[in-house]
Amino acid sequence: MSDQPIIELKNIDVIFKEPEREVRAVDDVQLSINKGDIFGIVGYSGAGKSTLVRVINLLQRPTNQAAVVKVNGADLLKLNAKELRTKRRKIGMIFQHFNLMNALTIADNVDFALKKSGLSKVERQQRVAELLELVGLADKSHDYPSQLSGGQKQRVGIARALANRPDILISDEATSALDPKTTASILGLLADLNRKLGLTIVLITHEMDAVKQICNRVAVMDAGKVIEEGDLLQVFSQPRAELTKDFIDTTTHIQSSLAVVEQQAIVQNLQPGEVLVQLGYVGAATDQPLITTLYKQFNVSANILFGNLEILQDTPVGQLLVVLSGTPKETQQALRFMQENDVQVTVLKSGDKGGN
Ligand SMILES: Nc1ncnc2c1ncn2[C@@H]1O[C@H](COP(=O)(O)OP(=O)(O)OP(=O)(O)O)[C@@H](O)[C@H]1O
Repeated sequence: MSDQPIIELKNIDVIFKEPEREVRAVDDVQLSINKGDIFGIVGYSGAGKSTLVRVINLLQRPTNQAAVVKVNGADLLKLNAKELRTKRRKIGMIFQHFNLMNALTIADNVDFALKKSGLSKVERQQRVAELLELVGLADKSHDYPSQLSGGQKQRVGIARALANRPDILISDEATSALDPKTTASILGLLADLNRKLGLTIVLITHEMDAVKQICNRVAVMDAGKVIEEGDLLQVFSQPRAELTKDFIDTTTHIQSSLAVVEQQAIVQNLQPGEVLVQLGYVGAATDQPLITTLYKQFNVSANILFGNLEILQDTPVGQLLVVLSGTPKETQQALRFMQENDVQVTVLKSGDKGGN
């Protein structure tokens, strides 16, 4: 990661004109991705993610005049066809359905990407062997795609995408057809390549789980627009848009658990001095010391009804649904104490007269 942008998209519109209607697939998008980022772009089907990333290598041209597409400092829209071909080679792509050639061996599938590389036959063989080693398939070079599992096929896709030593790898739903364990191993490989090669990765997905596992930045797309963008930790711990909250809930289950928690007798019968709160914290604070402190310092007990703890970018991020019990005064003091100590506190229901 660095502060140096490697991809800069400005004022990007893509409008598809069909006989009956116009589809605004990308709508005034601004996006800056830094060298070494693993940048997640998350959104539901049809949000415009694929169209937007195809703009990065101009497989899809923006349809407006004001658009700027800069990669590694070069304004791609100003290049001629030959210059653009050279630049494109430095942007690798992997796909959901692998796009391998079934009649070719694994080695030949990877070699295919080196056809225009200018390397000799021997150099190409060496490079293919190196690439297959890198993705953990050194022993499969003579196999055919049909002999491989989905995860292995995607590893071939990754080897092929890296053949020309790209600076950027675009992953378009590359793990969407894989089971969770294989997904985790492919994401692990991508994170490894990011570290080892300094590769910038743009990861398109509809799965927040995938973003959570490896991305350091994330953008959320809806109806062609980027509706939220930021550091993973920030977006995860303080999402603004409702859609972002929905995506995060697919992995934390906090909002969806709330309905069940609210049915519990303790929540239904809150007494004065009792509150149902949602607590969120990032970093140093962890649930145990927090809850012990509430008791020791304020005589307020905490009953955890649901919790989710993640380690994101080596940082603990917690969300808890808790009933706090004390006298009304003690409970208020405990709430204030937590707010002063960077815990996000949302009172969801109160047993006090006039409370929620
Ligand atoms: N070549 C095209 N012609 C017309 N409409 C298109 C074309 N490509 C995409 N679209 C439309 O543009 C919108 C965005 O599609 P896009 O594939 O970029 O979304 P996405 O977020 O990547 O979704 P998915 O994961 O389903 O591909 C959709 O409404 C889609 O139907």
